[in-house]
Amino acid sequence: MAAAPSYLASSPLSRLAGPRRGAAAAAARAPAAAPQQLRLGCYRRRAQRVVAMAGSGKNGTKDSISKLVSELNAATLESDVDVVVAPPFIYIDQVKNSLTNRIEVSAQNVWIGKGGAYTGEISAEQLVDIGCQWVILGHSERRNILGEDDEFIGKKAAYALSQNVKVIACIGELLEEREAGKTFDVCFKQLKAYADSISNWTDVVIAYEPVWAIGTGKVATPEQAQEVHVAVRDWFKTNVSPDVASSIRIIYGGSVNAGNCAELAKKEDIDGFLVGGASLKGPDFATIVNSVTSKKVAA
Ligand SMILES: O=C(CO)COP(=O)(O)O
Repeated sequence: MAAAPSYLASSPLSRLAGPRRGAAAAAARAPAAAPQQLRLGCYRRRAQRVVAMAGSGKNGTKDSISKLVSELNAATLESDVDVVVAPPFIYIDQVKNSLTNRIEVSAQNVWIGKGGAYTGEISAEQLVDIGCQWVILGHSERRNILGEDDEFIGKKAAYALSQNVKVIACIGELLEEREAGKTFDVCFKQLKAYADSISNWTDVVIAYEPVWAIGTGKVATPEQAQEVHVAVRDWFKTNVSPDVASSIRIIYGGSVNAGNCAELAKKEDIDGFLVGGASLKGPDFATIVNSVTSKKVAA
């Protein structure tokens, strides 16, 4: 098993797992006491022509999570949409014990290898033990605030998959990278690092999240998102296999809300969403989930 990279092991941040909105701004602020936020997820089961979704929410507390779980339990969710919620580690048990089985549960991070003496870390084995089926990896906040690099993230993904934990693998460019015309280069480099470690893509969902759109209210246009999703699919065709290219789910994240989800969901290669702020309200999250149903996409 790979050891923790020195930059992570020696950093006080290695004990934090606290993503905040707006990676660049948060990086400048030193995320000393950043609490984890509740995240939800969704994606389309592409092979079956169905849709699933992912979303997230604001800082969780026992009370706010209890309210959100009640709203989700009461929501009518299209049956062809797989729905995943990703609470902070410390609330996973509460969510597992109160949320309908209709919705699966994800962690926001996991240790890179087999569990051991890595104080503050949570292993894939522990996620399995607690019934957590998914993990989000490579989120821009973990890359840009916590300093996780492509290789480290790819290895985490491979180990989680080896333990039957499904992976939402995030990619996405910074604003300056987009402005410099490097969007595809950045995304392809991040994809290659996943591909260097992953051999079976069945349980992987790719989440394209342009960093400039996360928590900013500045959503990518459907055309901007679709352009990258198509490029990602082409990348898989060339570098992995045509089968994986056509079956892998590619979801979009970054300021998705109940008002803009329908237009995004119409795009052929947008298979669902990774939602942050808008998933704080159960009814809004349900609207986003139901926007990616194959019935509406087909309409
Ligand atoms: O980072 C995100 C989901 O993980 C996206 O957050 P927002 O939907 O708040 O932009």
